[in-house]
Amino acid sequence: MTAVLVLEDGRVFHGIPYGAEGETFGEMVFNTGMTGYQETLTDPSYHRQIVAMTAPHIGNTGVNDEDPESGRVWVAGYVVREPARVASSWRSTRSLDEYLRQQGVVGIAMAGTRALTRHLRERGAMRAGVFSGAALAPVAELLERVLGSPAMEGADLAGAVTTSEAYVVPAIGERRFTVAAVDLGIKAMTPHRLAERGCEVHVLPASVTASEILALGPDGVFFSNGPGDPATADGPVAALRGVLEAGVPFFGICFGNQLFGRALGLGTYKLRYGHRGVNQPVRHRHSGKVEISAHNHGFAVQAPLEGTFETAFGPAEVTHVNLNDDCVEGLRLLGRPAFSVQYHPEAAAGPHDSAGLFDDFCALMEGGRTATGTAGAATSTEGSKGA
Ligand SMILES: NC(=O)CC[C@H](N)C(=O)O
Repeated sequence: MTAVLVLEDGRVFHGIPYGAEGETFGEMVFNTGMTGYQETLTDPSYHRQIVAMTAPHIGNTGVNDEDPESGRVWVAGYVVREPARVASSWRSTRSLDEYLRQQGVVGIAMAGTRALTRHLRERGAMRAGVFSGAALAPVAELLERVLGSPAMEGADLAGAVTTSEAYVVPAIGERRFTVAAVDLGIKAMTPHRLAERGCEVHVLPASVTASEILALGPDGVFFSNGPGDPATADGPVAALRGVLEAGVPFFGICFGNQLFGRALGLGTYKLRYGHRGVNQPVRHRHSGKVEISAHNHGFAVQAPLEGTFETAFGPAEVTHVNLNDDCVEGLRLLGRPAFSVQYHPEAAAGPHDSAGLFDDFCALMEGGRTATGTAGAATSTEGSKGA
């Protein structure tokens, strides 16, 4: 039994099938997390990406019913070095191999995940295909199929992953705030983190307009993570501008940070190979504090790292910077209660250093009630307070 991974630049890796057999296409990326493969597989932001895990053993703890971030596996394909032969966890209900087969996810187990990662670091993320079983053919033919598949740049994918109907995640304990959360590919842990803080979360489809959001009378608005190229998401950016004009407190994560950047008039660009893992160091500019954080992004916002800059909503600044490559990891408006981060304070999977950002959002909503518009703008300057 063989499986083949073909990259668009002609590099080929051989291995054995893992999960379903067949063929699949997507952007080839790597994830450096030593833990959290279930959260990775079910994160809608990985839609149309083939994910290689740099951790050499995958599947050790099997698959449980508690950790998924959505109702299905979203990765387009899965590349591992050595699948665990035994799933060992009291929570496990089935093996990862079985789960991937059930979900129809084509994967490959191969010795070369390290060589693949080094290749992507040098050449950048690129299109790829995984082939096994009846899909096998001469490599030249497989390469043709890869070259015929769509690229990630210019891909508008929020519509493919968003909820079709609005739904409510009730507050845990006493209800303190109503949050309108725009689902651009939302991970289940995010509304949960808000609910834990007394937020009733109204999760809304990606096509929602500003007036529909504001009609709910929310205390705050949240824009989620999600797949695809932020440069294509004109509809959600227009909705966000309407929210910012109304002065309602705003918080965005990942894709939400990129759309906040766009709403402020900034551009976005594609990183060479992106950040995907649970160990990325992010520095808060004013306090100098470093958070170790979970990441999954291939695009970033272009903004001045020093000082402030003018926007249609007043002055703004970069709040957080990545220590590995100096890319923008957080933004905020100075005169309005609105901020966002490029990384994942919901920490599924990942360290909890940034959990305080949800408290910062709650503080903005608290302030937003007493002095509409500009209230609370100063509360978020110290960065997250830690879990
Ligand atoms: N996790 C996310 O929200 C990813 C955002 C965007 N699709 C990117 O790759 O940068």
